[in-house]
Amino acid sequence: MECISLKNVVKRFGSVIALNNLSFSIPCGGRFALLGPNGAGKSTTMKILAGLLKPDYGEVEIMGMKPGMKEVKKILGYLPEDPMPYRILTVRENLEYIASLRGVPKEKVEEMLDILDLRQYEKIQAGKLSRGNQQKLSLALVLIHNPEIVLLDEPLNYLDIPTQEKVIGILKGMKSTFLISTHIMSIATRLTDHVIMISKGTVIWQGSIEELKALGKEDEPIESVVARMMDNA
Ligand SMILES: Nc1ncnc2c1ncn2[C@@H]1O[C@H](COP(=O)(O)OP(=O)(O)OP(=O)(O)O)[C@@H](O)[C@H]1O
Repeated sequence: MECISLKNVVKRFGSVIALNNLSFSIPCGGRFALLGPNGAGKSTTMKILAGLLKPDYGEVEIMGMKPGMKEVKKILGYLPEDPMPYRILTVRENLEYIASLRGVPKEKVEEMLDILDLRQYEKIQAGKLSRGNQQKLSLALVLIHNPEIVLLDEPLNYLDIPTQEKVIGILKGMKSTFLISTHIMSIATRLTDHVIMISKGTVIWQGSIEELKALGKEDEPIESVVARMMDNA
């Protein structure tokens, strides 16, 4: 079964065509990376899937439902490129607020404080946290209800290396369907096994990470393969 599907999606911002007949699908349980050069349309795609933007044309479905529906919100975890928790609430209050909205037990708050090493900041207002700790809290807020569909836009931005490893471990341990937008190939290769590569709002290549590696010459780094594909698009 397909858990994420876009068919012939077009999105314009004035005269800019951000998405130009974009079509792809992700089977339930799939782990996919969304790659593309700057301005390719990755964040726009994520926002459409999260129900924040409406496409001008085309069909978008999440588990057979329209993005933005209440049933979809329940099963979705979306981390935007520039996430911002509630600045005036403390770390704990942010987690308790979202836990209560999501209807998850309070124990989940304790679990998120522990697994992301946030307990030491629990009484600090989110607006006073460092950028990396804000990112950690944002990830905790996105994952607190163990979402079936996880959309992450540059999830490891600002995180120090030990935290990156921790987050990779947490995400790897989840059975959800993943779409992760990133410019960092090691994130794609460690967290996903398939790639959708877009440029100018349309898919230019899709396949497994193994197939992508196989396109390179002997010992060619995967970054070099991807750069060539994007340059030639
Ligand atoms: N709110 C907006 N208003 C006007 N143009 C926009 C808006 N959002 C995106 N665009 C344009 O749509 C195109 C796709 O942008 P998008 O942010 O989706 O790209 P991206 O692949 O996420 O880029 P990056 O890797 O640089 O973050 C770009 O040309 C961008 O300038």
